[in-house]
Amino acid sequence: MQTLLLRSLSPTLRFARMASTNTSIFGLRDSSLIKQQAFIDGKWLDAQSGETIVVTNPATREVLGAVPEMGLAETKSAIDAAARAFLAWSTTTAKHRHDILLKLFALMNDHHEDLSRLITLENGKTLTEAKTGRKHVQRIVHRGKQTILHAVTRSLPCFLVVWYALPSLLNPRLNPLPAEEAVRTYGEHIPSALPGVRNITIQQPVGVVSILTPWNFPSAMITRKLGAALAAGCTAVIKPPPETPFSCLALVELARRAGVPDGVINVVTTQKNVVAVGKEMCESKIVKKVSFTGSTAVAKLLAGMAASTLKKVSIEAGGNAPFIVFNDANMDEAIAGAIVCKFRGTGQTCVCANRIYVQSEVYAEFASRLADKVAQFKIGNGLEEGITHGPLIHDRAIEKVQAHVADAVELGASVLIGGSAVDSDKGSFFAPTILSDVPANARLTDEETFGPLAALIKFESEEEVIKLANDTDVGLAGYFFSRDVGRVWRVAEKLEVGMIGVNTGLLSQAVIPFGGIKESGLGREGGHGIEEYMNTKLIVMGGLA
Ligand SMILES: O=CCCC(=O)O
Repeated sequence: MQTLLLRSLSPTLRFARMASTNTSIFGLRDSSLIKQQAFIDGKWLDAQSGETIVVTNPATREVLGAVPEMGLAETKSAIDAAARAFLAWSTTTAKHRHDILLKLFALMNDHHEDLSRLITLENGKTLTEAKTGRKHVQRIVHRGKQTILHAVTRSLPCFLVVWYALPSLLNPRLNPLPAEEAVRTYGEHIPSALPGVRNITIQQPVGVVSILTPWNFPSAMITRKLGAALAAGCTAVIKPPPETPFSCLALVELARRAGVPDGVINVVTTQKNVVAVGKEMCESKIVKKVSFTGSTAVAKLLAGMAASTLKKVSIEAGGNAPFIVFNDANMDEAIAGAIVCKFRGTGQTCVCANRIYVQSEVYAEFASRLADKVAQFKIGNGLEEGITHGPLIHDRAIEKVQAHVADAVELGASVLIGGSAVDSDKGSFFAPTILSDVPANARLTDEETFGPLAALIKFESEEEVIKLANDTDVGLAGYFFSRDVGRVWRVAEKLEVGMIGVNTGLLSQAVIPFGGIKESGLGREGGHGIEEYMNTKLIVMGGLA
């Protein structure tokens, strides 16, 4: 009813209506961060058609607001704006861009509460998780570097921005990794094979970049790409997901306040017209790079389109992470690792454990201790105190988890806990679930569940489990727990994935080279991520003899 009412209002009236109720709906301190228009060439705009996309809260099914349903014309205009802006932005100094990123980082920190609240409202994850980008982290790493980094940089999206800006905000003793990516885009001198000749390389920004992001990390997936693009001197057209556009638009508003010039960042919101918009973003000759995070199926389509002009492509696609517990594992660490790895984001991250292989001697203990922990979860609206896990993003996600449970049970698995949707009138909730004795041919062993389903599969030997773990087309992340140093090296080298957690269930940090192999993707983001946004140019200088 509310949805229909919003749709029938003109964009201006709709905006006025929402703005008048923003404080109560969103509870933000700075409600001017709530943008219900797209952003092209420094202007907030409605769609030319006047059509809108309604955005709802998955924890309550309430309408949060609406954003424009843009199409091909607006996408072309955003790409043109980015191309015009590139002329000036690409010639600014790295120091200038670094200073602007630093201002953006400071603004994100100042508005940290509001940005986190927006994530919870549109994505459903708990406020604690929205604030840190992590769930249950304090428990497992509160002694380590990472917690201190969180305290300083507040969240993964903030840290991703500062990673491309200035690390000295972080205590260098605690964060010895080199940062200042914007100002460290060094070239090199290559000793010449010819007399009187010098070989030099320089790094130059690739140009206009298309950025297409998913809903599971409404801010971090944008900063991971946009931070690198801006630092390198590229300009961008972003297509945020229709489920979570408000976090993206709020970040862009902060970037505008930080002094990012008109046209450098453009946002096109779309849902119904996604095919036409995506095609233009990938096929336009003006665009020089596409960066996408999402499903492997869509990644293949986009990469095919980008191939028509041989663009650079970075892809972070689906995973089907194996999580292996050997007999010699530290069981406390393995349980804590499984909780964070499987249930972070209510199981909706591309690096979540999808198949949990447990060696036979410790299988029973692992299963019963994991079930005890999961029984303590409290699912509900992530804004409420005490809630540990939020909803799934929408009902289609619930259907997939349900289908994976039904398939495994039919093949002989048993439900240790959970197993079905709950409170579906209120929101898209699925009970955190553990299945035991899942057969190795269950559908979920071949397909990412993307939900709160821990599937336990028993194995006997190291050889057997490596074979099972690698028996998939994708290879993003993998995890295993063992205290045998020989095994640690053997298994780490043999697992066919881009990232491995050994005795940890949590990999994600701004500084790591994030990415996969096989059908999980191309390129790396975060650490080394800036390289994906730059071209190496060789200059051979003669006549110097
Ligand atoms: O879904 C992608 C995972 C992102 C992360 O863990 O940083």
